[in-house]
Amino acid sequence: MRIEEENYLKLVLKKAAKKYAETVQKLGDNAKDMESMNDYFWENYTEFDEFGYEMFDNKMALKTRLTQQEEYQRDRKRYEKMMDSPYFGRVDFCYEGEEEPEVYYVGAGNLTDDHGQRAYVYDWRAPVSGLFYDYDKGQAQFTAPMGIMHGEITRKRQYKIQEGKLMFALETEMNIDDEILQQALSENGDNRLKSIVTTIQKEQNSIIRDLKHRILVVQGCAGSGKTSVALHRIAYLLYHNRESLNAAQVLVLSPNSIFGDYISRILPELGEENICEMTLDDYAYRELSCYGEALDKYDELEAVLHGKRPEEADYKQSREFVQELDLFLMQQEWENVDIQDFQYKKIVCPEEKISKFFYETCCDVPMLARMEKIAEYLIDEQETLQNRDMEDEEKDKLLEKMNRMYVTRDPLELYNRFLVESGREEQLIHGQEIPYEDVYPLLYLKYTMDELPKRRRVKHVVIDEMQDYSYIQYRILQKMFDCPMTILGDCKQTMGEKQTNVMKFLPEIYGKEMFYIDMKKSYRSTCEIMEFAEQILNKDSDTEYVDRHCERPHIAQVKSEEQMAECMTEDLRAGKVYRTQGVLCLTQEEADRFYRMLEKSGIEADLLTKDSMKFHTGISVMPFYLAKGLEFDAVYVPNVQQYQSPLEKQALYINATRALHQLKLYEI
Ligand SMILES: Nc1ncnc2c1ncn2[C@@H]1O[C@H](COP(=O)(O)OP(=O)(O)OP(=O)(O)O)[C@@H](O)[C@H]1O
Repeated sequence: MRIEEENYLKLVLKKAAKKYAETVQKLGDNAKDMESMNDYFWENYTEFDEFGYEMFDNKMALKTRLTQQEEYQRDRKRYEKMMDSPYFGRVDFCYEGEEEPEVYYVGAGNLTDDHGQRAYVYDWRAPVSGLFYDYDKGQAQFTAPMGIMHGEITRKRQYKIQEGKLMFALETEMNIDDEILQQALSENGDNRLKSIVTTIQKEQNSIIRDLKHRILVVQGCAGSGKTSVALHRIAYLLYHNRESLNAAQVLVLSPNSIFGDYISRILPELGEENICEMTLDDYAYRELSCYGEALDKYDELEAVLHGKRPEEADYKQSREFVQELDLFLMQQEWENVDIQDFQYKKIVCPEEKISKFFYETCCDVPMLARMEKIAEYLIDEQETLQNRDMEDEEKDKLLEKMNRMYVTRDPLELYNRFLVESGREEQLIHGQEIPYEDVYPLLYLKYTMDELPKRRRVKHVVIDEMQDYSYIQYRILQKMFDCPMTILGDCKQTMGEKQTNVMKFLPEIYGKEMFYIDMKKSYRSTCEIMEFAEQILNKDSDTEYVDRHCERPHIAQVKSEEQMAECMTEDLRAGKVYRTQGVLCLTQEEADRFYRMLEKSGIEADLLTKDSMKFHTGISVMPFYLAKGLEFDAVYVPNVQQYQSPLEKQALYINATRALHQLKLYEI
């Protein structure tokens, strides 16, 4: 087997090197062509035709070349990687009715001969590559463009190829579990999440390749690979829908900027461009910036952790509160308008006609957009009558007069009216900080009252940490995006007093379009760490672990915080072998304190706050809520005695499950 495999590797490496050289050549030629096109443009542009046709043609030609150049650059990177490690798996598949099996090598990208007749390596996202992830030896099938292909897998192999050398080739009976997975998981982590193409598991593969469901909701225990799966799914969708989907059209809603940085490597590693990433809070602040600054969820969380819980914070995000708001908005259809006979120059429209338009013809249009619709109708009528277009300035004046029939068009004023009418005393004031609990109700009111342009540019949305979004936020997201979504999270990692089960309200919002999957196997941490973490929540758990072990998490007893910092200093020094170590605290204040103490004892660390943008290797100190989604080779948690309330226990669970190989805790 070894010689056969070595020979095939040699052949593939030769082909990859040839492709690489050709691509470098093409890149150079194309660059030269672009240069001469540029020269031609500057030498001749004064003589181009007056209508701009030649100018346009020139620009288009240059744009095409630029796109081609980007493509060549991507290809070059791909072939370069292939010269290092061209594939990682092989399946021999005997099609039904055939005698000899076809051999398929699976790698991070395609490698074909010049005419595309022979494929030396198949991209992991190709239909046939599904066989590698989904089946053991024996009967199998895959969906090809011409239909379902039945047959039998007669052989399956896994490889490790590094710097063009075959490190090992393994004949596997079983699915990709066991040795290679174990080895991948026991490696030290990094400051960026990495690609898992070589060891994608069957249940993960079914999520990555799901094309049937518009709204895919994945509940998965800590470390089950949700974020990894979501990003591989995007790579898969980009590969299969090249014509209709590009990376700029995919949006990831992430919990914070550090997380955005943490996930930024996977897609480029898979040969795709990076996607847009932002937090919903950032979006909301931008939308409400005309009213002033707003507090964010971390401000609110810190207040809760310091025992200063805003009384109605949770209620104002709930279904019941949305119902209150909806009822108020319905009443405003009468109370917020004063419909009268209308006249603008020669255009007249009696009150009854406007009322009929407002309450019958346009009843499906959001309230604040209705007068505009009526104005459009009147303008249309006038233009037909006079057989000429109305000036834009005139149109604006007419609309402005029409809009005067609203009592107010300002969402903040209406929201304040709602607060008063519903017996609440507080009011929001223009220019003053908006409390976090009012940010989304105000945005909901704004989006319900006025027409909201759907973000058609966004064609797929990924929502990570789904449990941290409230009912009202999902209702807003539904109004904002009309595209497929992948929604992932873990109810045990809720940043609130109660665990959020989004399944209590998502079916109501998305109906039959939604499909729910539960991932129960955890890959990140060792069995000892996961068992310890599960005990924190005192709940029956059906989580399965990969059979990987480490020392039992140890709780060191100390007399004071100073002694705790001393102990931690020693542990951090002993943990130098690790690439990432995290000191994970309950609050920012505690993180600041420990950072200072560690600094004093000569430990070099990064202190992360909610405004941090980057996550580095080495030692990081941060509150638990910023560590969400991240992972560290070793985790140290000070003051475990303070984790008592349900929220604090969930915080400790989050901290504990960030650890890959070692978890240490300290208690006074
Ligand atoms: N099939 C796999 N092969 C190798 N590693 C995997 C696999 N699945 C997950 N992992 C690893 O497990 C770790 C956890 O993955 P990921 O962060 O995607 O999980 P998660 O479910 O989003 O975690 P959490 O909810 O706890 O933040 C990562 O290091 C990832 O590389």
